[in-house]
Amino acid sequence: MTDQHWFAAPAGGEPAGAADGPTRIAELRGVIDHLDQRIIALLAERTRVVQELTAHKTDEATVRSPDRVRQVLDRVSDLAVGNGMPPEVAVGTYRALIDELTRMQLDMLAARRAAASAGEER
Ligand SMILES: C=C(O[C@@H]1C=C(C(=O)O)C=C[C@H]1O)C(=O)O
Repeated sequence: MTDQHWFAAPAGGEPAGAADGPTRIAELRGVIDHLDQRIIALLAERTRVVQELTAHKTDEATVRSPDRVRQVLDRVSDLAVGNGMPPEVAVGTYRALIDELTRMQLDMLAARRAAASAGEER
């Protein structure tokens, strides 16, 4: 990576020394808890869209769609840079997310196939 530094103090933050270390840590953990609440709500929404999209997939290759995965990861990397965040953190997070969502999609596909073949046997 370049000498770009991602960890500069955000502008407008608490002046140094305004709260002691433990107090500030507790405050910032509260901020993180609130952000996690919003992040999970958005991830739940994203997951629902993936589930709806999966209903239209009929094979494993379409579930995996590696070209689309690359496109999403490239886009997320660019968005991270644009938002002043280390792109490795965003890409690593999305890799894990997409791995899990791919597993979820494969399970959905298998369940649909099992239900279809059980229906055929009747
Ligand atoms: C959602 C899709 O399927 C999978 C999940 C993706 C994601 O979470 O962004 C991307 C590619 C696929 O592995 C898709 O095909 O767009």
